[in-house]
Amino acid sequence: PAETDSPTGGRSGALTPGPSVGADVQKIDVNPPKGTRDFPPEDMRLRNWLFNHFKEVSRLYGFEEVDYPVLESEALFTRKAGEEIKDQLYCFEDRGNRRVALRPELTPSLARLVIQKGKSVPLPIKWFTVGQCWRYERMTRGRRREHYQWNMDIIGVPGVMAEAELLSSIVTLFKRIGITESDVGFKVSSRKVLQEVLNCYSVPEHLFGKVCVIIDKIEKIPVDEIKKELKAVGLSQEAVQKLLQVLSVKSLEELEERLGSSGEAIADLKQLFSLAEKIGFSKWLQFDASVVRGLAYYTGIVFEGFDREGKLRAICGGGRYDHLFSTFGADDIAACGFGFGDAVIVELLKEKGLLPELNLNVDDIVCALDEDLQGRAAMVANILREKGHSVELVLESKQLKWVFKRAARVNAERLVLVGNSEWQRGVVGVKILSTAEQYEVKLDDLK
Ligand SMILES: OCc1cccc(Br)n1
Repeated sequence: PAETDSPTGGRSGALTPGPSVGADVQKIDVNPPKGTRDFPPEDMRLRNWLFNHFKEVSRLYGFEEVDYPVLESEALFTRKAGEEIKDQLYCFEDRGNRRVALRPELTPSLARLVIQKGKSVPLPIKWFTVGQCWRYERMTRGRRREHYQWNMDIIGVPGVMAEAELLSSIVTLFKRIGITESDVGFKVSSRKVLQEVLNCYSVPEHLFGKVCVIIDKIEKIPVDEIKKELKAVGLSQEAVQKLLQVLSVKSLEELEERLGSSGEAIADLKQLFSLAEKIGFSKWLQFDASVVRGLAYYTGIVFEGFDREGKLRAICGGGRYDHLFSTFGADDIAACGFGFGDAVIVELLKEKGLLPELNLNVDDIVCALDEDLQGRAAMVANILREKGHSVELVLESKQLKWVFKRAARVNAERLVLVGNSEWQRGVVGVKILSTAEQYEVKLDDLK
C-alpha cells in the first residue's frame, strides 16, 4: 500500500473494489440532514472543551446532572401562547400513532421528571443537563435545526437567592473561558412588572403568557404590529399604551415612580441587585424593562446574556417559572432556571479571539521495527497504557518516515521503537521527539 495517507487517492489501506462498486448503487449524500451538524474531531474537541466547562461549573455549584429522552410526548410543548418554539416544533406521529416531538427545550422534561419523582426528591432540587434541542424551521432562513443547551434549574426556592445563584454560575462560566463584563452583560427584569400593569387593567390571568410572548417580539417586529397583536388578544388601547410605557423605563428608580414601591416586582429586583453587589457580579447586570423572554411560562425575574457590541443574538436566557407545574396538572413548585446554547457563545469566542488551541495529543507512539515484532510492540503499548499513557500503536509495517509523520500528526511526546537486537537485550528504544534525545529502556523500567 502507498506509504502516505494523502488526503486524496493514494490512501494507504486502499482495498480491492467491493461487490457494490460498478453496480448501479446510488452514492449517498454524505452531508448531515439540513440544519444539523457533524462534529468531526476538531469540532468535537471544542465542543467537549465547552461542555466540560458547563459541567465543571455545575459541579462547583453543587448541581446534579440529569438527562431525558430527546423524544418527548408532543403534549409537553403544546402551550397555547403563540410561542415560536411551538410553531417550529419538530413533531410527528410514531408507529404507535402517538404524537411525539424532538424536544425544543429542556425545562418541560425537567418538570415532568420532578413531578414523576414527587416527594421522593427533597427540595431544593438543583439539576443540570447539557442536551440537544430541536426545531423544525423552514430553511428559508438557513438557520440550524438543532443546538445543544446547558440548563441549570433550582426547584423549591421562592426567593431571588435562587436567581442570584444561577446568574453567579453563568458569570463563573464566562470567567473560566476568558469572557469579562466588558464583553457581555445580563439584561434583567421581572415579568411581575407586566403582571402589575395588567392587573391594573383587569386583564385576565390566562392572557399573561400570550401578552409576554407578544411583547418579547418588541425588537423584532414594528411596534404597531405589537399593538395590533395585543389588542387582538383583548387588551384595551389604554392598557397597551401603559404596557409600552412601562417597558421603556430606563431605571429601577423610574420604574418605582411608575409602579409605586409596594409591588413585588420592585422588591425582587432591588433584592437581586443588592445580592449581586454582595456576591460581586453587579457589574455584569443592568436593569432593562424591555426584557421579557419568549417563553410563556416565566412569571418573575427574567434575564438574558448579551454581547455588549450588539452583534450577536442572546447568549443565554432564563428566569423564574413558578406556575409551570400546574400547567402539567401537578401542584405548583417555585422554580427558576436558564438555558445556554452552544452556538452563540462560540461565535462570541471567535469574535474575541478566545477560541482555545485544542489538538490531539498522545504520550507515546509505539512502532515495531520488524514485521515479526508487531505482537511485541502491541504488548509494549499495553504496558504503557496500563500506566495511564495514551499510546498510538502503529498497526502496520511502515517506513520510519511515515512513523515520524504520524508522530507529528498525533503530537506524540515519545517514539518507542521495538527492534530485534534491542529485544534480544530486553530493551526498547525511546526517542524524545521534542529534543531528539534517545536512549534504551529495560521493559520493566518503562514508565
Ligand atoms: O433557541 C431556540 C432553538 C430551539 C431548538 C433548536 C434551536 Br437551533 N434553537
